[in-house]
Amino acid sequence: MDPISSIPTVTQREQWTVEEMVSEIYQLFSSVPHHAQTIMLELRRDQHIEFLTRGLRQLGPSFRVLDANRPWLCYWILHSIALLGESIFSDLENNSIDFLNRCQDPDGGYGGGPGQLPHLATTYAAVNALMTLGGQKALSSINRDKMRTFLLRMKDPSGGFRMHDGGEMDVRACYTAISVASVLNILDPELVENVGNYILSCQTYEGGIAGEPGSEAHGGYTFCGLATMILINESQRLDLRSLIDWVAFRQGVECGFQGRANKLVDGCYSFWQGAVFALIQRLNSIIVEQLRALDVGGSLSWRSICTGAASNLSEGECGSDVKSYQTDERFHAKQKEFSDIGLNFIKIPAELGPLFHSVALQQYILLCSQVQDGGFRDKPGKHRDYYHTCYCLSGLAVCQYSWCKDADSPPLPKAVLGPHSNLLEPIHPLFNVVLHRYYEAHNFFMGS
Ligand SMILES: CC(C)=CCC/C(C)=C/CC/C(C)=C/COP(=O)(O)OP(=O)(O)O
Ligand SMILES: [Zn+2]
Repeated sequence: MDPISSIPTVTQREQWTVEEMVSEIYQLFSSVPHHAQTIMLELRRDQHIEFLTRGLRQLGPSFRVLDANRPWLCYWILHSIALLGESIFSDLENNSIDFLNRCQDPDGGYGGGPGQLPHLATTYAAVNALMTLGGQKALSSINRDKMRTFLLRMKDPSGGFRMHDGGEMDVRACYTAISVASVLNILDPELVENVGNYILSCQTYEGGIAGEPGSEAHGGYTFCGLATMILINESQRLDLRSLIDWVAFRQGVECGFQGRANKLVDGCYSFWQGAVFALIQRLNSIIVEQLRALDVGGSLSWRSICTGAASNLSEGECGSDVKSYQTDERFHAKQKEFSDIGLNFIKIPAELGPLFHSVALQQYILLCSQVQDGGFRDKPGKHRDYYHTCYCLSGLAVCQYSWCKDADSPPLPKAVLGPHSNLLEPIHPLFNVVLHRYYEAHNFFMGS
């Protein structure tokens, strides 16, 4: 008999608030004996794999649901399987590579399906999916020269990127473009020009980062903005103190994260907000420097320090005069520096512990977001889907490794909630791919 069926389930009611649902789940949890608690906290590996594999098989030619999102579905499913430490059958692997290749535009980038216009979001998803598959066939299928042309075409003179030809410009577009360029080793000063200025203009008075200037700070964009700034070596230009303040207050009494102030918690923010902490943990030296500058500045705000005495922080360093020095040694030196940022970043020891309650977040993911039949959801009462499965598992991995100083070392048992079999593969928090596949892609593209 499946042991989970011996656990009492939460009674269904007509009108539930999230707080009521979650508090009922926690009450139920605390009222059962220890062995039953362990069962409730177990990661339902077999059920997740079954749900994920079924989804991958359905992505065949007859699949029409979310037709403009198929590279995303590939990435969400393949990354979830990789996080669980499983591999897929070679027919599914070959089909996925062939399918993604058919989404590749002859002029660079990937569309939402074969023959569709290339889009930065599906380009990021396709590249991450191929990185997650790994191996010569998957990695060499990406046309890097054409990709660079596509990324430059999406670039706006203001520094931002557009999601597609004539499309919207936002922080997501900057992140997807810069992330792809970084892993493919095609990031250069021309792509980076003014990106930092654009992201900086999206950091709000609250401390988090908005999708575009003047909008509200949000976890999804805060992750994208911070990761972009790190990848272009300009994270020191953000006000990290207020960013940390903002993100630290996003963990709710339900133990999960909300995406923005006064909104409900949602399992997917376990990654978008959780990974912001994973990035911050490796920015210790910059944070210390910023705090010292604030201390010296007395009542001065970070922005006034940034635009005044501390303006030697790399503002405009790679911004101005890019074209005139493209043939110059400095251009190539900068290009070389960009290619190492992702790798160097993950090698920095995490001097800071996690600045959120990592065990409480695991509790929310396992008890409230996990669906017993496989897959994860936003919150109790919602349906499971592949997006939430990917980002709940990614957030769970962030939590489990959040006390590891060294990204490659296994976590202490007390950092992993539930049985130790819950342990997932570690990820690279700048790209959200499993770490060993990132290393493989980095080596592959360094040599090309
Ligand atoms: C790489 C990539 C494509 C990143 C995307 C990042 C991301 C998740 C952005 C969030 C977008 C957004 C404003 C959602 C709000 O939705 P809502 O109002 O339904 O949700 P809320 O109530 O939780 O804010
Ligand atoms: Zn969500």
